[in-house]
Amino acid sequence: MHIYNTLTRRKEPFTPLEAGKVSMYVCGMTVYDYCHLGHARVMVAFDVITRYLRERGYDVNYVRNITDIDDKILKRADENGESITALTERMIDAMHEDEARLFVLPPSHEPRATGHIDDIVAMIETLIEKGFAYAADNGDVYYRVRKFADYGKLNNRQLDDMRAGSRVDVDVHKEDPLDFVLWKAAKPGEAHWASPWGNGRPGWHIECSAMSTCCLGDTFDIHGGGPDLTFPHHENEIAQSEAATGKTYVNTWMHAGAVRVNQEKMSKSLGNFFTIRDVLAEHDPEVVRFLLVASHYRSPINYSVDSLTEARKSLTRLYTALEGLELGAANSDDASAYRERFTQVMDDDFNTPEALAVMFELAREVNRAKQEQPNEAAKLAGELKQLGSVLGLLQQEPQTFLKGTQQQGMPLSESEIEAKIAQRIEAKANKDFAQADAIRDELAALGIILKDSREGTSWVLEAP
Ligand SMILES: Nc1ncnc2c1ncn2[C@@H]1O[C@H](COP(=O)(O)OP(=O)(O)OP(=O)(O)O)[C@@H](O)[C@H]1O
Ligand SMILES: [Zn+2]
Repeated sequence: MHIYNTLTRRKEPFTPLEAGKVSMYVCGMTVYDYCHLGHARVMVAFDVITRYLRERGYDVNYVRNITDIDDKILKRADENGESITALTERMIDAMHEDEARLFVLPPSHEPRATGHIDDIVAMIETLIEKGFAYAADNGDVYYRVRKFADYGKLNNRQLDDMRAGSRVDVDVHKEDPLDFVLWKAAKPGEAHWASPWGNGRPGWHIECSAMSTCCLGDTFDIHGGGPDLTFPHHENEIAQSEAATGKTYVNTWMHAGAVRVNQEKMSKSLGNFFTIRDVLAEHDPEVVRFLLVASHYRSPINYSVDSLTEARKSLTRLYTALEGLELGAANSDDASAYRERFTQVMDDDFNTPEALAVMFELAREVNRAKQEQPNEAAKLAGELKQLGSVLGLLQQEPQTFLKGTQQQGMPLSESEIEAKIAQRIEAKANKDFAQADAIRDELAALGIILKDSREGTSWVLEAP
């Protein structure tokens, strides 16, 4: 198996530290708002990776943290007039609901920053003892970036370029503008924990170093996250952990590609985001998942309603192949050839678009066999469904999916159509034929065709 490693910038053979086991940490959500499709991408990408590693026989310990204390959380709780815990609990519940609807399996562990303050404080103390951190006179603690010789290795950057090129904050309390905060002193009235440096709260980067080490040990196999985390977040995690332990922090760094809207990263700060729940109010969750799985995890995805329509068509083709068959045990020779190719492409850095291409070929084969060899068709379809489960797809009853998306494709709900028909009947009764025709034309323009008969008026959707 080969995985692309952001650190070495190439695909490498994957060998876990301990045979048969994989330890993986992924940076999770800062829980101050509902998750959007960018977050869904990270959830789904690492869900597929976990499912596939398990399929390959690995015992995967998948840890994804929750950042439940942060400036954005304090600000939002204050604006809403609710407590920090009320806000974060609400958003964590919503995140779990969204994930379940997208067929994302829960991670093995979901540590929360507020549950690991002791570990965070202990790691900061170690960094101070080793000379990699210092307490400033305002109660903040900073990491001394220049002291860590490897700083920049993940992003292939030199310290002096960073200084010239980026807007690093000039802060009178820092020895060097490049230094970043490990512990923030609390302002009066702010949420805080006691520490050797006074009341305060942890910085974001140290949370991940402390929680990953605590759950997975000093060195672990895979560290993942979204595209924007390589710098500075993951660079800082490396600096903190390797300085504290003196060991390699992570062997393989994996980063998912961005979800974009009109070529810009979908983000809360830009305001160009679609929450998962809003999208799922109008689209089948499996269609949304299909859209995310259909691109390689490292490629960017441009989100649009058209891309969802395409995803719905593709998924409909797969479900149509499964429809009407008693799925057999997948042990035919023909089926195993497909499984082999599926494994080959997934072994190559989790190439899901190629894996889906294999599944589409298999679906065509099922359709060909349906008429003449129903038993063979059932076996092949059984294999198709099993391959689908590795990607978290095709686990609904075909009928349920096919019926559901038909209705989702409808421009009006059934009751809205019935209401229009009632208005038209009333117009006719009043001899207002122009109005009656206008209603009929209005529906026809939406692809809803009315049929008048002696029994009354019925409607059908125009064939696509
Ligand atoms: N548009 C996106 N595409 C892919 N991944 C994203 C996108 N936006 C956020 N992520 C990822 O989601 C995870 C959770 O991030 P976090 O909760 O910190 O969101 P965020 O970066 O504050 O979101 P935003 O960018 O909307 O402000 C991170 O791994 C982050 O990289
Ligand atoms: Zn992190």
